Amino acid sequence: MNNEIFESVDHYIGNLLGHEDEALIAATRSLKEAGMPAISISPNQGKFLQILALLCNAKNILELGTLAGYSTIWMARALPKDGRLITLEYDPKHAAVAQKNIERAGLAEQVQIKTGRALDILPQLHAEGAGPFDMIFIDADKPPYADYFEWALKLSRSGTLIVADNVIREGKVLDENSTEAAVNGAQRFNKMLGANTAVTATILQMVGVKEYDGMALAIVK
Ligand SMILES: C[S@@+](CC[C@H](N)C(=O)[O-])C[C@H]1O[C@@H](n2cnc3c(N)ncnc32)[C@H](O)[C@@H]1O
Ligand SMILES: [Mg+2]
Repeated sequence: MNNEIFESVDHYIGNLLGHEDEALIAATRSLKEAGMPAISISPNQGKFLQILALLCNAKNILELGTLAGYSTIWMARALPKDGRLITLEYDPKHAAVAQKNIERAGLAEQVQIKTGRALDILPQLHAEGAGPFDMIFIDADKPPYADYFEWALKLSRSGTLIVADNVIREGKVLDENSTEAAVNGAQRFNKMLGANTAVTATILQMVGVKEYDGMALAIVK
């Protein structure tokens, strides 16, 4: 097995089931145009998140890490008309690009981007009584993932689905001697998840057009 077959099969699945319309294609294009990193989720991962949002009848979604709004669009499309998605983004340039993409997708009414450090905004959301959210997607900077999860729990109810992206990092999480901050963040998160009695959780390994990685899924008890 090599990555070529995983990429080809990912395209095969995408052609059948992960169709991207003009708004999603434009969101990906906007990354290059604005000189932003190509680190969005893949189309099939977007469809996966959309299905998860539909499965939990999400009316209220929270996302950490907007980038250009690509994952935001996939998830917001699962919302009913009166549903809401709040997405947190540290970089004002990313937030501005995402705002345009969200408007182009016709989702400006449902999606609100909050600009700033997630660890500053999460306590504000909690103080405002913004939750509980039905689904929370964690995909911002990796070192504080375990702290993001603690805030996600505070903003949850029994049955909330918490998803965390990039927790396998090409298998580097196996390396106890790793000094990569993102790997260490994922290791700390995964260990915490394994010991967390407030949730029922697992991690799915993922292959495809992106580098080998994984998503953690946790349901709050
Ligand atoms: C992997 S990208 C998000 C990709 C997006 N979820 C998608 O799949 O389309 C991570 C984003 O988190 C943002 N970010 C980094 N540190 C952050 C922080 N402390 N608080 C909020 N956002 C942060 C980055 O600027 C970047 O836009
Ligand atoms: Mg990611």
